[in-house]
Amino acid sequence: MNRPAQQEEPKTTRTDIKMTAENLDFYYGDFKALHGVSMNFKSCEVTALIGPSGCGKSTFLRCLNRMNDLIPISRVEGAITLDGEDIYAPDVDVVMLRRKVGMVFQKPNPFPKSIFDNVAYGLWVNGVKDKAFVQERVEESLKQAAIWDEVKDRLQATALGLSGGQQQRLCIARALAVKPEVVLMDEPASALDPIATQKIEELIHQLKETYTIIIVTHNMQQAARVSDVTAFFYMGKLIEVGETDTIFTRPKKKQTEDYITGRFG
Ligand SMILES: Nc1ncnc2c1ncn2[C@@H]1O[C@H](COP(=O)(O)OP(=O)(O)OP(=O)(O)O)[C@@H](O)[C@H]1O
Repeated sequence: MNRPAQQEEPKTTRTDIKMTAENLDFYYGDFKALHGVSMNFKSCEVTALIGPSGCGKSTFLRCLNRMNDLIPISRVEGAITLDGEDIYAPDVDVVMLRRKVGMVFQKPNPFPKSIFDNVAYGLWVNGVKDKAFVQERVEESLKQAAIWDEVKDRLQATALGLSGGQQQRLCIARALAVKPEVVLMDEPASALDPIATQKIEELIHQLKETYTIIIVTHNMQQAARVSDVTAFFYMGKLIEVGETDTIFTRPKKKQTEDYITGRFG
C-alpha cells in the first residue's frame, strides 16, 4: 500500500453531522457505566464533555473510536455512527476507524524515538513508503500542531527531551499526520502549565476549521473557551447537551446548573 493517507481533505461544513451516538449503553463487566446516551457531533465543531469525576466522560469518548475494545470485560449496546456508518458493525476495520477518529491522551505519551519518527510513525504503520511524502506530511503536521518552529532544527533529537507542553503538541501532530476526520482529546491540557494550556486551546481553535473535535475537560472555563457545544454527564447519563453559551448561562436542568455553578463535583 502506498500513500493511503493522501486522500482528499474531508469536505465538510458546520451543519453536517459527523458522528452520532444512539441509545448507547456501556458495561465494564456487570457495572453499567453509560446509560442510553444519544447525541450528535457536527463537523468542524468542538464539543466539550463535562461532568464530575467518574460520570463516564472518558468511557464515552473511548467508545467513539472503539478504544474500549481493548478492555476484555467491556460491552457496548446501542450504536455509534461515523458519516452514517455503524462503527461497531462486524466488518469495520478498527485500525482504519482509529485513523479516521484519532486520539490525544491526558498525559503526553511520545514514543522514546526522535521527534520526526514520532510523527512519521502512523504513516509507516499505514504502509506509506514514499520518503519525500513522509517528510512533507511530518512538516505539515508539526506546523498544524503549532510546534514546527520549536523543533525544526532538531527533528532527529529524542522527543523525550521536549517540555510537557511541547510533547503534547507533538502528540497532536502525531494524531494529525494520518489525516483524521475526528480528533478525540481526553483532558489534553490537564498535565500542563497555564502557558502550555493556552497554546493547546489556541490550537484547538485553529484545528476546528478542518477537524471535528471532541474534548473531555474538568476545567469548565476551558470548556466555555474552546467549545461550540457542551454535553453535561452525571452518573453515566447525558443530562443536557446544547450550545456552550446556553449551557453556561441558561441551562435547562437543575443538575447542570448545580454543576456549573460549583455546587457539586
Ligand atoms: N477499566 C475499567 N474497569 C472497570 N470500571 C471502570 C474502568 N474504567 C472506568 N471505570 C468506571 O466507569 C465509571 C466511569 O469512568 P470514566 O473514567 O469514564 O469517568 P470520567 O467521567 O471520565 O472520570 P474522570 O473525570 O475522573 O476521568 C467510573 O465509575 C469508573 O470507576
